[in-house]
Amino acid sequence: MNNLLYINEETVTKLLNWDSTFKAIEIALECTAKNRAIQSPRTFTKCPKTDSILLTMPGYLDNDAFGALGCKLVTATPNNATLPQPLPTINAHIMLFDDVTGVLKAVIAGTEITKWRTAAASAVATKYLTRGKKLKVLAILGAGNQGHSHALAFSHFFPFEEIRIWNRNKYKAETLVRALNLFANTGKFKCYESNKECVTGADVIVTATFAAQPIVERDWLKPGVHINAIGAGVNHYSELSPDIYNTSDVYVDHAEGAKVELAGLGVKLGEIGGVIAGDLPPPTLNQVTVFQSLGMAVEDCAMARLIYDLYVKQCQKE
Ligand SMILES: NC(=O)C1=CN([C@@H]2O[C@H](COP(=O)(O)OP(=O)(O)OC[C@H]3O[C@@H](n4cnc5c(N)ncnc54)[C@H](O)[C@@H]3O)[C@@H](O)[C@H]2O)C=CC1
Ligand SMILES: O=C([O-])C1=[NH+]CCC1
Repeated sequence: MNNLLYINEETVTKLLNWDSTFKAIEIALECTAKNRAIQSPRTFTKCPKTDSILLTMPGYLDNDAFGALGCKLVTATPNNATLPQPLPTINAHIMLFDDVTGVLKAVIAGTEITKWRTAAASAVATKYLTRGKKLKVLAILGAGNQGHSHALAFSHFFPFEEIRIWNRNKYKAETLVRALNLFANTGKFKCYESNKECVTGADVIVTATFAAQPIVERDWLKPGVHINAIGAGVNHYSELSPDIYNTSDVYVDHAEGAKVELAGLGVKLGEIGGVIAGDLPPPTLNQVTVFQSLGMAVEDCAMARLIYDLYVKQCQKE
């Protein structure tokens, strides 16, 4: 008998909520630092026909509420944004397995999950790395899918008075700002014309682009600013200028993955889960901090378990 479930993007989107996503990701990050997660560095397969890269991300998370055995398959295809009918540049599915029998239980659409879990990881890092700091201004560089999900997550979790958005194509930032202000019935989302002006004076910065050259410089930063650098595909640390890394406390989601993917960075890296678990001290108030997000498999395992459980519960009610 085959009980394999397929949970599509529409259903996933209806089931997602910020508070459960935050909890799932906080646990995934903490379990990673506590050796209750198994995830080898992921593989990258570059498709010679296009600019598409396929990432395979297998993992196992040991946790009662969010534990799961799974594997995300995700492609990054920056050219999709330029198609006559643009498609998302990040497309994903997650395979969820029974962790006793190894049988595949569900294939879960993972594009929305990737948007939400990545923004939640930045929110978790921001919560633990900005304790005691006043958070008034957020600057988001990049008005794509991640820029959007970060704007929603950060306005849900933090009391920012102003949320600035910059995009290299200004029209995209303007459109996003208009939609966000309408959605939240507010005027706190603001469009910025230059990346320098956008980050100047900000308390928290998010970079969510494919920029292969720095879009944030060290001397633009306020003392004590926290940066979530989440973008740039395979060039994971190209959005920030090198002297930002050299003069900041830098944290990652997954130290083993960072050994491979951030090999060229040459700075000491802490794991954010260590701060969550209380094994690493939080930064001092004037210290600039960077959360260099790679994205990790057990975040997707935790999210697959969350969505699977919610879906099964919903089906039992109907
Ligand atoms: N750390 C993580 O877990 C994850 C990271 N990502 C990364 O986040 C980044 C953004 O992803 P999405 O928002 O889904 O993509 P998207 O295509 O929806 O948005 C990307 C934005 O970056 C801008 N952009 C592209 N090239 C640029 C450049 N050279 N300079 C400045 N801006 C540029 C585009 O105008 C667009 O608004 C990508 O690098 C992606 O690989 C995506 C998912 C998870
Ligand atoms: O973790 C993830 O899903 C990704 N990281 C970079 C591109 C997609």
